[in-house]
Amino acid sequence: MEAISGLSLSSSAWTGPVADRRRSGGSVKFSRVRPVDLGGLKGSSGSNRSRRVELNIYCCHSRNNGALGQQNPGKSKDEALLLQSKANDVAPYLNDRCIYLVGMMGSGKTTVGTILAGVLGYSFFDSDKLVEQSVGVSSVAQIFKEHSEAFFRDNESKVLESLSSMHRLVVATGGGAVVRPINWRYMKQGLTIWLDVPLEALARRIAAVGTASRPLLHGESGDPYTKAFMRLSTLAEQRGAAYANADARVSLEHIAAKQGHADVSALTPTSIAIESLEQVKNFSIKDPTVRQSSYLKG
Ligand SMILES: Nc1ncnc2c1ncn2[C@@H]1O[C@H](COP(=O)(O)OP(=O)(O)OP(=O)(O)O)[C@@H](O)[C@H]1O
Ligand SMILES: O=C(O)C1=C[C@@H](O)[C@@H](O)[C@H](O)C1
Repeated sequence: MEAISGLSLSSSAWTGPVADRRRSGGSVKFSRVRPVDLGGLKGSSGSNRSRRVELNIYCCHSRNNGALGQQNPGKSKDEALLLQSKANDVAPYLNDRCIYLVGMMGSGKTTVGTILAGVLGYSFFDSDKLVEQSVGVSSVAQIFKEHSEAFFRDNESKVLESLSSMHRLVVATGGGAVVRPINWRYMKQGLTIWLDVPLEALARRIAAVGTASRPLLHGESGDPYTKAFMRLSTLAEQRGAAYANADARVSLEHIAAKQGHADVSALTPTSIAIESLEQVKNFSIKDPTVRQSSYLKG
């Protein structure tokens, strides 16, 4: 007999309607109950019994992007207005579909995702955090250590499958979610955006915060920047083609060139969010039948 799993998410960042939403206390809950194979997920209590996996994620994001306004308030205000106007423009094309951000670790999926969620009135979720919660382990690094990468990937797929039936979410996916074809089947229920960031910029960002939370960067020797750069280069080589399956590509180098900057570090997260919306619109205009990608046909 198949086990029954319910995915229940609650978010303090709730800003708009989602299928099956329910209000509960101060937070908003939405849940789905449908048959999936729970494998090794927490909550299992025997193969023939109904089991429920609870995922409670509290995410917070501000409608007024904190990255704005600190250096150049005038420019920030213009950017914020442009962002909102782009969001209003793109919303009909999205038609409540979820947005999945894909990209290497450190590419800004969380940073840009929270901005997009705020401006679209969507809720934001981080799939790594949902996996941590479903497994009942406090960090991805710990899951890799106590179980294995394969165990993490299996649970990541289950989380993405559960999310695939929902609406009005922005999801920051794990950096490696793109490697499993089945995950694309789930993510293509919504719209996928690849944040394409030069490796040097990724390595700089990661070196600044350390690699402790990123198990795939453990084990290299050298200074933090070089360690991150070397490992990221290998991963990028392995995954380049997989990221390119995304419906929309947001190249930071391209935005920097358009804005006349020599370095992508000059770009604000808001300007990246604006370009993301622009690319979503371009994609939707060119190919409104989102689910007909060549990847899915294969
Ligand atoms: N446009 C940007 N400019 C400078 N720093 C940024 C930018 N976007 C994100 N960062 C910084 O880079 C780091 C990684 O960002 P973020 O957590 O958003 O990436 P991510 O893709 O969600 O990472 P992961 O996949 O590892 O969870 C953070 O320290 C964040 O502040
Ligand atoms: O790039 C990757 O493979 C990963 C990125 C993180 O988001 C986590 O999903 C995990 O550390 C693996």
